[in-house]
Amino acid sequence: MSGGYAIQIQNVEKKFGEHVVLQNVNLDIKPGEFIAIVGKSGCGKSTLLRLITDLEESDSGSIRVMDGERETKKEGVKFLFQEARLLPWKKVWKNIALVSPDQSREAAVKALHAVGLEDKADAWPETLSGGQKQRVSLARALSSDPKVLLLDEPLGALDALTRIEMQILIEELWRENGLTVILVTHDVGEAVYLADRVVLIEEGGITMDERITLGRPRERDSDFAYFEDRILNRVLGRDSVPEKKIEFMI
Ligand SMILES: Nc1ncnc2c1ncn2[C@@H]1O[C@H](COP(=O)(O)OP(=O)(O)OP(=O)(O)O)[C@@H](O)[C@H]1O
Repeated sequence: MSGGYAIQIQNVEKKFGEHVVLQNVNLDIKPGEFIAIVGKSGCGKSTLLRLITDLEESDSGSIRVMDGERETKKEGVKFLFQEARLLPWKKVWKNIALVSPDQSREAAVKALHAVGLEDKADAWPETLSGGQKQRVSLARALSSDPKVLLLDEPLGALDALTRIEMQILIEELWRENGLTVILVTHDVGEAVYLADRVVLIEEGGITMDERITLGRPRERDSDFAYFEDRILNRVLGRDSVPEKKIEFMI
């Protein structure tokens, strides 16, 4: 990557029929950034990710991925969905080999090792837990050495403890692989915990772009409650933080 930006979104508008979902969206994302997108249900978060990988086409504006170096936006960009989307008739390692340029078992097992599941290479997807399926899906995404990872609520269906484990794993993989990550989540706490930057979408546009700057880089402790409250106040339209936090998910 020649260093300018991983993704540059300029004046993007997207309509479904008469319904304007996104308008005048501008966003520059630098290589290696971990950015979270939050906003109420239906505000257009998934649509924005889909536009980035050409799963949808914008009505106007432009989106350039990795300085426009790649022939298609999909190249070098991998998408992780809320559900793991594994093929049930293929063993775990074959699910990974499907998308990997080097389709060997060895390469698949290496990818599984990175998510702590090398012992499941010969398992059938149906025998895995929800968290394990998402790990396989993460291994599959990473096996083709992407530069950009788009995460569309990938942890939304997991129980609380598995979710925390996955958050830690995603952060490790991001750090080790020098990825650019865009995470869509309903969970403002998760956004602040994981991301360097949190973007809020409201009524079709970006209304908040908050850098999470703490004294100690990437060490998240109670300090991040400040950022979480700032973002939640905006989302919920309240002036000050209530003494007892009553709402967490949006
Ligand atoms: N293919 C489509 N055809 C028509 N309308 C669509 C289509 N895809 C999305 N929409 C509409 O666009 C709006 C934004 O959808 P999108 O899935 O991007 O929202 P979201 O913020 O990701 O929501 P959620 O948090 O609930 O997943 C919604 O009103 C949705 O109904």
